[in-house]
Amino acid sequence: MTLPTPEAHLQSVLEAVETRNSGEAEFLQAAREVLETLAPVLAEHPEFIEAGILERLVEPERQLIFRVPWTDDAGRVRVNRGFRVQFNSALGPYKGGLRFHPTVNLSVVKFLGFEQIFKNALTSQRIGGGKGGSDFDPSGRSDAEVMRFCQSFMTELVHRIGEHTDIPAGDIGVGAREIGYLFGQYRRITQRYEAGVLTGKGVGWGGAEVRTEATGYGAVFFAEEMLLRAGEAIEGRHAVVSGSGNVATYAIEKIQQLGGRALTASDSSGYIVDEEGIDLEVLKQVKGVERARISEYAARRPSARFVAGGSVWDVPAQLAFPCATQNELDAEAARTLLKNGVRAVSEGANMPTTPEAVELFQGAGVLFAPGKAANAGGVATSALEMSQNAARSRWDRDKSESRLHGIMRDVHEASYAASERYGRPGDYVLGANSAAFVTVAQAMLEQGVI
Ligand SMILES: NC(=O)c1ccc[n+]([C@@H]2O[C@H](COP(=O)([O-])OP(=O)(O)OC[C@H]3O[C@@H](n4cnc5c(N)ncnc54)[C@H](O)[C@@H]3O)[C@@H](O)[C@H]2O)c1
Repeated sequence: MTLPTPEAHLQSVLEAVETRNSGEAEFLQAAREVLETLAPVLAEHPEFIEAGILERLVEPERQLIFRVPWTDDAGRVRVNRGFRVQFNSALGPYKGGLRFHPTVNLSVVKFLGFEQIFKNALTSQRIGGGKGGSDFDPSGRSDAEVMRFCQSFMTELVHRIGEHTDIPAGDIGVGAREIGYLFGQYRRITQRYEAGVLTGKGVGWGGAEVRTEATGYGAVFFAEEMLLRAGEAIEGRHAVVSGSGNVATYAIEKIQQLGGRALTASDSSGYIVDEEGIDLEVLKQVKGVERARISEYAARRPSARFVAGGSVWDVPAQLAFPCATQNELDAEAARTLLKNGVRAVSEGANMPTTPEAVELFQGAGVLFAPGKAANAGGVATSALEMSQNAARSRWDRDKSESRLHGIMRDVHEASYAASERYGRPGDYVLGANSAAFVTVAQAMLEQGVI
């Protein structure tokens, strides 16, 4: 059999993906972004072409869509749509979060699940990739409504997950409260205390120390590694951060612990700038406890102002951490950041930077960390949570954070080494994609055509 060239092979796989998944903009963007970097790996590994690895990798092993009926506080019946995409289990049980947000659809879940395969491979934790969620909007809902929704969601999902099959966790709109309700219903239906079936649990009942902080901390550790390699540091530098949820909050915390100054936070209503640096206590109170709008932060801090609409990327800083949602940092924002002297960008969110913006950063020599590497700290700590559950043990904070730090150093090292090996030193997009792909592809190859 004559094999096609890597370029021709990638082109034909991409065309097939586009035809088969037409209209799924987010998934196609994520697939394109990975495939476009893999020619050098395929040139080194023609056996991956021969075994049809890519054709199999872009097709989820299983996709579930289900009805989620629940009753609101006024007694009205509501119906949402639930999703779980079990993308690839070559390295271990499916692992990936649940997102509850009105923008969730199959394309979004597939893009996140696809990214998750590579991210999880980079952590070296032996977990496969999956993702799920619902178009349910928790904002403005009472705790009782959220609980009823979570119980209904789990009543269906319970049949599809398990500590050896598929282990969901949090994402946008799913935090400790939702994981608690989901776990409670799982335990009730199965009559089993299967702690390792969900991660992000409360630390008092099976959760891991530092899991809450892990994604944000990890994105900052990754930025620190990139800067260190270039002989630079976070200390003394200004940072812009988008979002004000789990990832953004703990990215801000770590930036400040490392001597940087985080100036901004945002939500869908706009952003705040605090020239003295974000006061985390106020931010956590406003967003985490009161679940209020971000403008409330500015109302409580004289050094801060609220900008309705607009973009945090307009604020001058040397470091940028997009930590809200996909495609939130476009070419125009990238140009503004570049004009203002940005030096490093580390993606706390998944695919927050558009392809055009990534190209601009890389073209200008900015250190750019793709989400599948930079935000891998969350899922890595989830895997550590699973290990602790299996061993019925509990690590303290220091051990948990130092393991996270070590994993982020390793993810950085593996990404950088692959960028060198495949001919573009310092291109972390190519490096992360290549290192992860080789790991997954090798496992798929050895497990036969399934
Ligand atoms: N939680 C994790 O462990 C984890 C791990 C890896 C990646 N991520 C990614 O990080 C990002 C943030 O997740 P999170 O866990 O912090 O969620 P969260 O629900 O705690 O916070 C989400 C934040 O993003 C903002 N946001 C969401 N949609 C927005 C929109 N359309 N416009 C403007 N702002 C918007 C929200 O206001 C909020 O501040 C997501 O891309 C998620 O996939 C999360």
